[in-house]
Amino acid sequence: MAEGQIRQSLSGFYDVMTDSGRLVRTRARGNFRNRKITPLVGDRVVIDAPNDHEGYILEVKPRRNSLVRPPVANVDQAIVATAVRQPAFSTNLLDRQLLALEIADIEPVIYLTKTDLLTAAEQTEFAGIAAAYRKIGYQVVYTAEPFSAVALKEVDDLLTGKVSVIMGQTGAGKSTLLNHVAPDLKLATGEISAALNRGKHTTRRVQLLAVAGGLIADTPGFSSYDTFSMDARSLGKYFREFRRASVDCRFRGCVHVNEPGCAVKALVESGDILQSRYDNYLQLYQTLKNQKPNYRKSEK
Ligand SMILES: Nc1nc2c(ncn2[C@@H]2O[C@H](COP(=O)(O)OP(=O)(O)OP(=O)(O)O)[C@@H](O)[C@H]2O)c(=O)[nH]1
Ligand SMILES: [Zn+2]
Repeated sequence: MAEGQIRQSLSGFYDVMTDSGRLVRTRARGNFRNRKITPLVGDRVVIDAPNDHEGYILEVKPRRNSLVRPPVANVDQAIVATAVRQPAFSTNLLDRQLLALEIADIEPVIYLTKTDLLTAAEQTEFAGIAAAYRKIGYQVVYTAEPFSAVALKEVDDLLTGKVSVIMGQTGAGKSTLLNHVAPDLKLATGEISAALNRGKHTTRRVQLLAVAGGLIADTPGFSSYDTFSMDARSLGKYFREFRRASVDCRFRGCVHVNEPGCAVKALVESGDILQSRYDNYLQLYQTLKNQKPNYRKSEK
């Protein structure tokens, strides 16, 4: 018996890196499969491993969190690649990605890409946006020169010692960034999604790659198409600055829409909360309110 971490899943096989540094190809044992737990890349597991080619997973340790796209467990952070241009920057898309990560309980890191396409005036504008999101409580990586030594060192430091996933809409620059961090990967820029993310019926391989002293999933996460299903009244707790402010709302359970004495609205008016965050919140709130209850995908 040995303990380790699943590093790759492919066609029912799970490659486990044991704590003593052996890479063992395993399968989930029959009686284990009946328990309806599907092992995920990133899972801590106990395996029976007579040799490196035919091990069995005996137990999956409890997960800290997990994502559906990519199917990875125990993620420390998600790098949200967000283009400032091409495709155009959208706070709406960014806020929805942050929301998805807040729900999954995974720490987001906002990574602004293609900053070399900005004029000096636009750079000042985006520095302001970066500062505003930092104030909310998010780490934001914003460098004027995308792949300079300084920028790449910052990415390296970000990845060291952590399990990361990268997400962001198509064309945001995910593969380009990964290729700079780990030139050995040679991911096809502009093709990674087509090859790995979108094939519905192909066998999907998911891998955690050792990069910069950390691990990063080779399959990008969701982009803009995911929908959320939850009680609209819960939405505010996933907007960090709203959650902090709401202790000062006059009514408990204030949803920050029409209530008098709402501390969130007061902070929007004073400019302490971004108007765009509030607008995106209202739009999501209305969408959730109009949604038919979906009991299959309930809020966790
Ligand atoms: N000017 C500029 N172009 C960039 C930068 N990063 C990426 N690009 C370009 O943007 C295009 C898309 O980059 P990709 O890395 O393929 O984007 P992706 O997020 O992996 O896209 P998908 O695979 O479709 O999900 C490519 O033509 C890149 O060369 C950057 O920092 N500056
Ligand atoms: Zn309120």
